[in-house]
Amino acid sequence: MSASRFPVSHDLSSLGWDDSHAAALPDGLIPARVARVDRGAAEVLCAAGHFQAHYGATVRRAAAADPVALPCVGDWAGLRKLAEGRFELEALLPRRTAFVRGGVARLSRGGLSGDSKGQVLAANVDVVFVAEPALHATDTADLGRIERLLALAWESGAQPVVLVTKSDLAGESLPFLMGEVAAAAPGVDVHAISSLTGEGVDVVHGHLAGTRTAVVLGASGAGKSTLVNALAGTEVMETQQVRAADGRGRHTTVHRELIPLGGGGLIIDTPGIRRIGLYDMGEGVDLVFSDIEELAERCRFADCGHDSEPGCAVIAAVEDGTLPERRLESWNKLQREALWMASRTDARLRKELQNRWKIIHKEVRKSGRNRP
Ligand SMILES: Nc1nc2c(ncn2[C@@H]2O[C@H](COP(=O)(O)OP(=O)(O)OP(=O)(O)O)[C@@H](O)[C@H]2O)c(=O)[nH]1
Ligand SMILES: [Zn+2]
Repeated sequence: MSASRFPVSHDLSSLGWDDSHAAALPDGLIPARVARVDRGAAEVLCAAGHFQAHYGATVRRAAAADPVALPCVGDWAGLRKLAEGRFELEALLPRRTAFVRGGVARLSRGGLSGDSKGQVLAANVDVVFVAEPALHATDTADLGRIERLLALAWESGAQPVVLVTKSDLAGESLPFLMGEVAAAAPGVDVHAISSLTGEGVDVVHGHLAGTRTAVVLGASGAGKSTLVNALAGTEVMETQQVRAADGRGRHTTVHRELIPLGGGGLIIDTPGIRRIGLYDMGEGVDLVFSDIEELAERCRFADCGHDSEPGCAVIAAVEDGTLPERRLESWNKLQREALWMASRTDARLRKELQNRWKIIHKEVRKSGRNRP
């Protein structure tokens, strides 16, 4: 095995192990956390060190039936040591949270429900940092992007936290901006941070206390790598400046995907998580727009679309200025996207949407014919 940044052995609790994980571990197996996966094998961290473990027959069979059962970074697993000294990954422990791409997975008490065909990008993430720069090129923070990433974060089951990064660039407009961001993220902690001045970095550390595991979501250039380096207290990630300055190669030792941080806690950073867009976030959208959901309870019609229906409490709130119009537009857009994403994986829903389009097209044609 190549040189590793991980120490030779691990205190399991520093990797996030706790009593309820212990209770779920099948007898006779060795507890380990998946740091990275390759085809058919995982790099795992356990009390005895850092190993490669191939998947046992049970894991292979389960994964063939449903890819959600494939081990992924962040998973807790049970290993068996084979006679020849190799390790085999025998069992996955139930996931507390999961980022799933392209499937209709639901977290239930026992872990993920088994009826999905999605791919799990990361498991057992406790905190999702949504990073949005106070200033990005010449634009200020994009509230719509924050809402979109929050929907995804809620959907994973983890706790979202919004970080307005590069706060040093905002100047006097920061308090106003923070107010706007807070209004786009009801029920979510919002912090201004600067990896440059160190402002707010301790608050981020605080969210990781008790060895919690986090992911950082955000657009390219949001400052994710710089933040992870600030949290680790060392250069674990290659940042844009490094990439621009001398191209590839300097930080090639940086390839682990589960990153233990100097001050405690862990970060999961994978290309899949970096590229994650908008998947399966139906319920997540409801949580991001809890203010609209609350207003909607006072609409005259239970199925109000908050468009032009009489007695719509949401429109009324836009009109009296309590709900920003931008937010209603954003809700509309994300609702449509979520429905479309769900329809890609749900044949019945797809059929229903197609039928709806057929009816609309027919009506359009009819009204065209009827025109004098
Ligand atoms: N002024 C200021 N600049 C920052 C701060 N954090 C990051 N930057 C700069 O922003 C640029 C992008 O930072 P990265 O950390 O590489 O951004 P990233 O989100 O990891 O980007 P990708 O790897 O493309 O996803 C770099 O030039 C950083 O030096 C900050 O707190 N303040
Ligand atoms: Zn309404």
